[in-house]
Amino acid sequence: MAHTESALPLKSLEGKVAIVTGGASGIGEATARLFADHGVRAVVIADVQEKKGQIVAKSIGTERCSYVHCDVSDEKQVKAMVDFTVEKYGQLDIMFSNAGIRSKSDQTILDFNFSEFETLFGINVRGMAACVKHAARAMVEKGVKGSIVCTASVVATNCRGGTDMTDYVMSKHAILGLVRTASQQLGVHGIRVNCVSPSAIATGMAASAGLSNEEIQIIFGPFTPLKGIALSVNHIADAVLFLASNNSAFVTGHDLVVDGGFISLPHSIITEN
Ligand SMILES: NC(=O)c1ccc[n+]([C@@H]2O[C@H](COP(=O)([O-])OP(=O)(O)OC[C@H]3O[C@@H](n4cnc5c(N)ncnc54)[C@H](O)[C@@H]3O)[C@@H](O)[C@H]2O)c1
Repeated sequence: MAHTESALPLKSLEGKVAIVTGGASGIGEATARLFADHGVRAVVIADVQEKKGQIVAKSIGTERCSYVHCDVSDEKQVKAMVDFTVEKYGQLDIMFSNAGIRSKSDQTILDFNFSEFETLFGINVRGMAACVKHAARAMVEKGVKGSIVCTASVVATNCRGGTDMTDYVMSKHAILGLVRTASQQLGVHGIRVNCVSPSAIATGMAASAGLSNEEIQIIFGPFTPLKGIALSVNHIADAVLFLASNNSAFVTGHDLVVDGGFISLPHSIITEN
């Protein structure tokens, strides 16, 4: 399934080695496929969904795509996955730290469940930080001026919180801090660190919230100034490709918002539905 609409030249990642966490589904899967379309030498899918990850790796082609079972909340597994990549493919040029989960319940502050908060932060924050840390170490060690991209969200950039999902909103704010701080520290090594912030898209995550693509359009459409187009995972993949490639050679510490001009998240509307 080639994503042919991308505006960037088809060889923009030629020779590069990439890791995509959460690459078995949704935004990660679309990005891994787009990386492959754009000439990546190798892409490693790091995910906990064994079957789906294997299927994606096989369909991209096992000669240049591997699936590695990796729970990003476990730093040892993240280090092992990065080590595997460097050992198998020689170096690491691109880390797309994207794996994440949504809140398990409403998580309003009055009924805040700290066990759920810890699980979510373990993946969305600690996991992303571990991926940035070990990718950066591998790049520094090999003298690679690489690109690290994280997935944040419009809940961190374009709204002032919400009526629910407190832990998820907090976690995405933390990613902005991670990206800004890491970009300051890693610039000396020529390593760039950026993030993308999507608004709502129908992925596995949205499905777990019981939302179909049509329902997302009905809920978010009125709050999205840009009309005549619906956000898809391919739009996010295009933004990640730009940040991963040399087309963004002087861009670091940036949050690339992909939301059609979205102004505010209608959390209360989601809760009511
Ligand atoms: N879908 C949206 O509306 C939306 C909006 C803004 C931001 N995001 C962010 O996009 C990212 C990708 O989500 P998506 O929408 O593609 O959802 P998705 O559920 O389709 O994909 C997430 C992937 O992460 C993997 N994953 C979950 N826990 C993991 C762990 N501990 N270790 C490794 N992999 C793990 C899942 O197996 C899955 O393949 C997330 O960080 C999410 O917060 C999504």
